[in-house]
Amino acid sequence: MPKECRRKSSKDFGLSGTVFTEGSRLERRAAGKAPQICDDLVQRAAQITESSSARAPAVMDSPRVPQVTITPEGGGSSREMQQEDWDDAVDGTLRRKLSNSSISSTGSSLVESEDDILSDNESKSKGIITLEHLGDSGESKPWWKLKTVVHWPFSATQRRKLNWVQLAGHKGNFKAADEGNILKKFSENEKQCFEKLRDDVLLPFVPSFHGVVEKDGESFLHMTDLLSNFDLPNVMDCKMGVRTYLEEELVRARERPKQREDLYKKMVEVDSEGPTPQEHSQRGVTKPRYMQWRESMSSTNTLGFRIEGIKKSDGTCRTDFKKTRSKQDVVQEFKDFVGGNPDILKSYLSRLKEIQQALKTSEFFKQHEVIGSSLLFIHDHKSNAQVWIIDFGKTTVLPEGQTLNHDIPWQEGNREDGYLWGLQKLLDTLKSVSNEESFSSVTKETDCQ
Ligand SMILES: Nc1ncnc2c1ncn2[C@@H]1O[C@H](COP(=O)(O)OP(=O)(O)OP(=O)(O)O)[C@@H](O)[C@H]1O
Ligand SMILES: O=P(O)(O)O[C@@H]1[C@H](O)[C@H](O)[C@@H](OP(=O)(O)O)[C@H](OP(=O)(O)O)[C@H]1O
Repeated sequence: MPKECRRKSSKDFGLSGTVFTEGSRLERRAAGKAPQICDDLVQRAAQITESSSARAPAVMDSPRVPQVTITPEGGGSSREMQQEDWDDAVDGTLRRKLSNSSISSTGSSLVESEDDILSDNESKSKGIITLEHLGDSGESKPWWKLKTVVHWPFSATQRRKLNWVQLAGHKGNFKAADEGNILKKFSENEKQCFEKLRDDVLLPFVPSFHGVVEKDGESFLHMTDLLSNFDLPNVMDCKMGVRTYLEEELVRARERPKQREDLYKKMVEVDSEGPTPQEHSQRGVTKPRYMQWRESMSSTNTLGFRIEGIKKSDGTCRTDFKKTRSKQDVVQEFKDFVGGNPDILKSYLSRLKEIQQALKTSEFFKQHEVIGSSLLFIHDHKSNAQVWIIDFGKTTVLPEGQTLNHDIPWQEGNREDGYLWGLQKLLDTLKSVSNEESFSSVTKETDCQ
């Protein structure tokens, strides 16, 4: 989600943190975007580093996800997810462990968020929606302009109301555009990503970007509607990575802790025992605390991706995957999604392998922390099947010269996102679906419409 749309700016906040395990990270961050708090960080980091045992570079096969304690005083400590937690995560007791652990989250955004005053239902848009055009006045004169090309003569006959599927993200973020395209609320960050992707090997896997358009002072990213060539598409959104929030969000939470009632309510809705007693009494949780809880409840921490939503060709739409965590459950959802069609599964597998290959050679990918990005799976009854990389609202460039592996554990400060690790798990999941004996005997999917 482009924060710039909803918040004043997330770019105004520098990367910082309290947990450092290597001097080089510390230097890098000290030289980074938040010089005003560097001295403090250096001191705190030194204390923490002294007291913590050295952490050897690890591979993602023994997953360790640091769980970060945020206190109103601005102090912080981290607790890494251990093998026993990992096992627990799989058998379902991680939530209890986390609740009992030192995680107390008490901080969030520095600035007031528009969403803070909206209920979940008001702020989220998940499912089948009708996309409206901007300022659809019926006049034939141009109603928007491309910043670079000046005027776009978008005639009334080209305007259409679009029945569309938005499986994640915030309400009102998308508008209908000309045939085959959509508009997404402007994010400087996402725009820059799209521009850089023009010269990258990932280009064939992201929606085509046609520039920025403006209307009444509001800007939008004009891009290809990935659903437009499909007939009654089945769509699945999988959010990638082992972490779904930016390191800077942790920093914000420490600097100006903000208890959010909307997030508390969302947590209670899924699990009344989710919040700690303190969180219950204040009826609020911080954003990172909520995001970490979401990650641990779903398959984000354990598989490096999670299902956000599924819309099927029969018109049904589900976004109730907050507790879909085990590989078995995820396999079942995929199995149901592809409807027993081996051709679709094969196409998905081959496209995912292409994406994996491209990611491994992509300069863009090396140089960016990819947070909150999704893979969008789309297929229809004609066995057309595609996978696309979407949502670069929280994909942030690293300092010059720094690169990421994307498949080693995250420790605060290293900015690793676990994207490639998750992608491998996603591939394994799909392979499991195709290997299941029952699957091969299922006949081709028949859509319900
Ligand atoms: N180019 C596209 N073509 C078709 N559908 C799209 C496209 N981009 C996004 N969507 C749909 O909109 C949903 C939300 O997209 P996206 O993740 O980009 O929005 P967001 O508001 O940034 O989300 P979040 O707040 O979760 O980061 C996706 O799940 C998908 O259903
Ligand atoms: O999926 P849920 O449970 O509804 O939770 C939301 C989801 O994690 C979004 O990714 C996040 O937006 P960002 O990715 O843009 O941070 C949003 O934060 P927000 O409420 O601050 O917008 C969360 O509320």
